[in-house]
Amino acid sequence: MDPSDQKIFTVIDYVIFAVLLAASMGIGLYYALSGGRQRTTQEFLMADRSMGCLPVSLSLIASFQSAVAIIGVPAEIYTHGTQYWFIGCAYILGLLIPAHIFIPVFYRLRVSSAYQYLELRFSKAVRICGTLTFIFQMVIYMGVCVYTPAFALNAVTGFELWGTVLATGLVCTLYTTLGGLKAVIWTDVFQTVVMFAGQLAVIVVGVQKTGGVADVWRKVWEGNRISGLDLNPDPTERHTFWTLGVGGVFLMLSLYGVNQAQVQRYLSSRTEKEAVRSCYMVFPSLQLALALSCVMGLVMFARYCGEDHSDKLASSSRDAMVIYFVMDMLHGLPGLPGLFIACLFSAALSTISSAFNSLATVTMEDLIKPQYPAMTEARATLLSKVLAMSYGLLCLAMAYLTHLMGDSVLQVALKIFGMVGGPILGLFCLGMFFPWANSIGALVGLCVGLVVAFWLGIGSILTRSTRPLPLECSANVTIAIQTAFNNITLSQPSGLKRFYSLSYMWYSGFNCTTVILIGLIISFLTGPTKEEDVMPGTLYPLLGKLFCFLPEHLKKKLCCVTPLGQTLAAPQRQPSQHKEGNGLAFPQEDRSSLEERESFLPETLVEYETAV
Ligand SMILES: CC(C)(CO)[C@@H](O)C(=O)NCCC(=O)O
Ligand code: NA
Repeated sequence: MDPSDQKIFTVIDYVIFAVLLAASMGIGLYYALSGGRQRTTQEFLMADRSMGCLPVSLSLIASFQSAVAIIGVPAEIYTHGTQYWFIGCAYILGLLIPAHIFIPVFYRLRVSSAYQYLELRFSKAVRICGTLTFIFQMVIYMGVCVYTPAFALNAVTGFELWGTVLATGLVCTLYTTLGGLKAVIWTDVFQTVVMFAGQLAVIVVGVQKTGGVADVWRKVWEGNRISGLDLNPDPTERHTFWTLGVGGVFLMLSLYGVNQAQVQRYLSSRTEKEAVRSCYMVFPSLQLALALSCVMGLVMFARYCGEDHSDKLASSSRDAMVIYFVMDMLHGLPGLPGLFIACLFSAALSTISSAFNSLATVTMEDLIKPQYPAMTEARATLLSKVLAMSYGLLCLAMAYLTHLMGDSVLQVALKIFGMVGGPILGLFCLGMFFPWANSIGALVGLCVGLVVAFWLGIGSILTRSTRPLPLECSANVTIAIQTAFNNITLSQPSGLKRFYSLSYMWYSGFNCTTVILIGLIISFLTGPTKEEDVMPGTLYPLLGKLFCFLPEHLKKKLCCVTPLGQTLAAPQRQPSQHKEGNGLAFPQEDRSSLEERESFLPETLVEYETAV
């Protein structure tokens, strides 16, 4: 049977897929009707700060593990070999640093949005710019997430592509809007399990049909798909140990350290310790997710040994070929195609719901509440729901954009993380690690960082070797732009071309560094902030720890940051003393709940210290 045959999807498969959607809706309804019934923003957006570490950790991996990774990683391994697997090395520092630097700072400040930190450390303007950048990042990323599984389902069942996009968006919007963060986290748990099950099914059946583990291994070995450690230091090399293992750390930091979707989960934990533990628990699950998708790529290679099957598909992309492979393996096994489609949609839904909820949170906490401090709780909650809904509709529009890009979905997603997430990471690092940074420096740094990021990103798209785009109309436009662009760049020194060919895995690190450097230069030009003027608890003595070998007086001069513990525990250092210093009036302006205000009292801070 030809796998593109529509009959591959039997009644059982439809039932399995429907159960996934129904269960997700059910969880949403359950949290809409139980507990506090989502009547406060504390519950809707923060899950009452009552979550345990197991659901939080599963929800943390679900946030950025979407159908993009499930389809994109096997396609990458199939085409280029196992080099990408070395990104697993980046998970070590990429999770240890958030657990021990970012989580303590955010948790002890009791913020409800990561961007609130930016106001505490810098100013309101920096907070708003950070928030807008984040919204931009998540909205375009959501486009890729919604598009990918719909594209897969279309390839397998011939389901109307845009109908599926619409249905996904609606189901997700509904349970997110009904059940709030509790529903989002518990559906994530359920969906993560379905995701692993679907991948495992494909691998087990695939290995069996290709002739067993030994045969698969022989074929991938002979086909040169097992890559050794590539230590080539060239930063333009797409995937090497350095781009993946070191550049990947910055990517992980921008996702697991400062991205609101994750920060919100850390903050919804019962205690700081639980938050740190859940971050640790992400490590094995993320390695498992990576291993499953890499092995799937290898089995796929063993099956086809590099043959091109694009003639049997509507699309020539490797991403489409992964779907072809899965259906080739699973047809004739009723239930399994349905399980795999459920796996793709689980991965996508869990990501989109996190994005909706985090977008609703930042819009509410960072853009609306500060403007309308007198808004009633009922109003605010209703508005949060309307916001979650509107972002849902916006992401449908973004799906169309991905449709036009025609790049590999994995590369598109990782580029978005690097181009927009990198500068945001830089902004937070500038604030936490460099006491001298001031608000003007942060603003200019962020803007320059974004401009350079887009210059680099767009430059790389326009100068890469021409690839056919899926739509003729857009291809014409692109070719026209490209010719114009080549005319310009040809007369430029080859240095610029080299700049454009920087590996996309370095985007996060490079853009983060730009923001820090520009931010520091501008801060020193406009008058660096003194440490005493910075709100206590917003700094982390990174430089002091890095230069711990220096004598005490030199260290003080160079790093001028009191260690985190001392800053937080010192009773004489109250935030109120520092208000004029950086124009902050956090507790009043933010209309935060009483307990949040109390957390700024020194006794509470001492308590936190001793608890850890
Ligand atoms: C975020 C990483 C890099 C962590 O391994 C991985 O999950 C990934 O490649 N994600 C791609 C984006 C996505 O799956 O939506
Ligand atoms: Na996901």
